[in-house]
Amino acid sequence: MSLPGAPHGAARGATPAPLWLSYPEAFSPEECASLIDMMIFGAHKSAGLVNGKAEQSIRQTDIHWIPENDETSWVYQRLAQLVAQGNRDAFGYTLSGFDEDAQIGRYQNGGFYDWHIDRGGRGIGARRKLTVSVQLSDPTDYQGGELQLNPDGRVVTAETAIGTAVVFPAYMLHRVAPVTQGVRHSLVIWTHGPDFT
Ligand SMILES: O=C(O)CCC(=O)C(=O)O
Ligand SMILES: [Fe+2]
Repeated sequence: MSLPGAPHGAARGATPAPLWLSYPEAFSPEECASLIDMMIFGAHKSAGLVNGKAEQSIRQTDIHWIPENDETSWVYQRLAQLVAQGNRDAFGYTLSGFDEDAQIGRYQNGGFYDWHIDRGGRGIGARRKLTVSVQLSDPTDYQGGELQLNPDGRVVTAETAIGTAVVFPAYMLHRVAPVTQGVRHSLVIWTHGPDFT
């Protein structure tokens, strides 16, 4: 995959390295549609949190885990390229790989994910270092549903264009605003590794 151009949408100028990154057209609209199909044809369940406990007051999403197999290996390859690029462009973390499957989330009928971080206190959640979120839906398909980050006390809204991949540290506060109309899908994966030192 060729990643078009320099990352943009990230913090510019004032900081030496961007705190988060945005890669437009990381997935084509056709690829996004086929990912959404995987969710429609696969079983999905209502999503819980890092520790697996369902917390409907924090999150209302349907999720579908994507097991790695012959049909899905292209998804993992693309995500691995994105993580490698992001890590080169901004983070320089020591990463060991994907220890959890990718997931597709569906937000509709007020669905949301309130402010949270993806890094957990223990277990596999404590090994999450980078989050990648890909916008799978066309922004005209829904209202609300913005992915917002709070990298430094100021809230920024991620690009909503279909296929955009946003890469940020798993300790960074972020949320998905309530979807007030239509349906928003996203593809999320975490990259794991040893503790930040
Ligand atoms: O849907 C998104 O863009 C992000 C979802 C999220 O924050 C998560 O799954 O942890
Ligand atoms: Fe998250």
